Amino acid sequence: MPSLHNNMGNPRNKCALQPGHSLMDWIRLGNSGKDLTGVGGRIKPVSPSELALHNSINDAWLAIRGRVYNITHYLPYHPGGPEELMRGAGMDATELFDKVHPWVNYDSLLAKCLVGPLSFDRPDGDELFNAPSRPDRLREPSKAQELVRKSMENLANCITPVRKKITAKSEENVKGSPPSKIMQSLIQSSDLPVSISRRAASSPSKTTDRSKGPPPLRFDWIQTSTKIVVSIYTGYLANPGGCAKLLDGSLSVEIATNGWLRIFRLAPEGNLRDPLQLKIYSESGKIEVVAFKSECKLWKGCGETSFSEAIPITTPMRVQCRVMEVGTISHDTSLLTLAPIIGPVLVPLGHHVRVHYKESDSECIRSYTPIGEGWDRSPNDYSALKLAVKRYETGTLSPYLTSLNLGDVITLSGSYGNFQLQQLKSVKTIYLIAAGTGITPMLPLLRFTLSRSNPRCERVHLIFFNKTEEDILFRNVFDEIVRQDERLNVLNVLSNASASWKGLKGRISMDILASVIPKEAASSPTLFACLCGPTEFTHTGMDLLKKIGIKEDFIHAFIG
Ligand code: HEM
Repeated sequence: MPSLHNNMGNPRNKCALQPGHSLMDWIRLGNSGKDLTGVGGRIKPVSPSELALHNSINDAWLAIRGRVYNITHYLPYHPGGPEELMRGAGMDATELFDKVHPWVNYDSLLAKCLVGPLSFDRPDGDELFNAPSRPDRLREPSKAQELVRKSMENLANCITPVRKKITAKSEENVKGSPPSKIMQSLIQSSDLPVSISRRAASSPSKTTDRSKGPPPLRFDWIQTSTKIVVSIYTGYLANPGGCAKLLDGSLSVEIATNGWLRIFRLAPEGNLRDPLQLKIYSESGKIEVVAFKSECKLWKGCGETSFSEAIPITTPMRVQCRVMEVGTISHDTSLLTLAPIIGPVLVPLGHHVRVHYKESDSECIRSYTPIGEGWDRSPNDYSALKLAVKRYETGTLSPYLTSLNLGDVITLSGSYGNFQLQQLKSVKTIYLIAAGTGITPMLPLLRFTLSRSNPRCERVHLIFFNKTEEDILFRNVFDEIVRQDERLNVLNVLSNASASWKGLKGRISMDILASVIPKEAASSPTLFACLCGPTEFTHTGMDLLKKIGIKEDFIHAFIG
């Protein structure tokens, strides 16, 4: 059969699917218990050479963003036709996939077809995976299975895999267009809750001075019968901040990028209810707002939408937050989980907030960097701000913060900081150098760097200075990441180590830094270093890094 692509001269031609091969049929097949992985469902790393072997119509695998999927069973269900899908067989098809339809929710669609991670630098990945010296890897399937479970949950919720690229620009408020044919047939044939994909285009209405204003924002939305998800695209590494709230029944999303504020408003077709969820995809700059419907029902459209003019931000916002949890991270450090009362708040990566505390007539203010997700045991809640607070017995604020009770309310302002995510645009090796609670801005950065796909980060070095072993915050989480991802290298250095400590001892010094930063690589534009800790530590670190040969533009010092 000739390729649709070549035949029509159009890379985006949809193909008529055979009866019994609708999206809903595919979901049913996925839920039928049939093994769609072809390898018994056991997650295993796949080397590029192994991937290349699976390139025939009866045995086809492809990789997207580092995950290998068996697409054999999906071929007849692919709306673009099997031949088109086969163009990606046996290879890393990320680029091809993104060229045609980057909005397609492939990870949900192919959740049951996941073979395992693509192991670039481990041709013998399979051996390593089974190596007796790394027994933890054998337990990993539970993690991978969790991933599969989550993706399938998305499918079960029927979050639509279909999202359209937004190209049109309009000064007008825009309403969604009718559901696509695939979606219409899905709605008619289905007895399950169904979602409709709609797209809308936008640009900021009338920016006062376009030459000075920020680039336009785009958005789209999808729905299930219980919720709508609005995605706002701020741009690659734009590192936005902001908040989402429900105001008189309308959804309002404030988006701060590079000193400009814009407000997205949605007067929804039906009623929405709190709590909202807000999530950021830092690399793409996508902000995702999840809003639950008051009534379980599909809407014809999302409602009326608009973007405000871009206005320069002059004052950081102040928000009241309710204490959700006060947990313990170490013998002297607590983790304060806060929920902003207005609705979820987004702090840009590498930025901090200030906690305000009024005692009699004076106000005490301290800076804290939210640590982001995945550092404590509580489930991911993208709407909470988590602050690591070290208790100083004679301090003013920390004894107060660490003795707060559930439901108490405190005031935060923010965000503050001059860290630009764009600085990391071409970075492949990063040095995160921290002392004590100076680790906090490094945590979200570490997760971000390891999860990046473009360019893929090659190495993250964490050099962590503390007094004693007990002071090393999040040590078990670092150990866990190191077990899963060999790109992370952690070097703990103690200034007051016990006799049993086998690691490095001392304070920040040329010897220690030079042992991990090769002088000949120091001036590479793909290398970057971040520093955070007490002022003296940061200044010393800065001087040493420059002496090693790292240029100032490639060093960022976090100073609260
Ligand atoms: C990497 C090789 C791939 C190529 C060359 C390819 C090509 C195409 C083409 C030409 C279309 C029709 C364009 C349109 O009108 O929308 C299409 C649609 C579609 N493809 Fe693929 N595809 C690939 C991989 C995948 C994968 C891995 C999935 C997900 C499991 C997928 C899911 C879809 C879906 C859901 C549509 C309908 C999209 C829409 O209506 O917006 N494709 N594909």
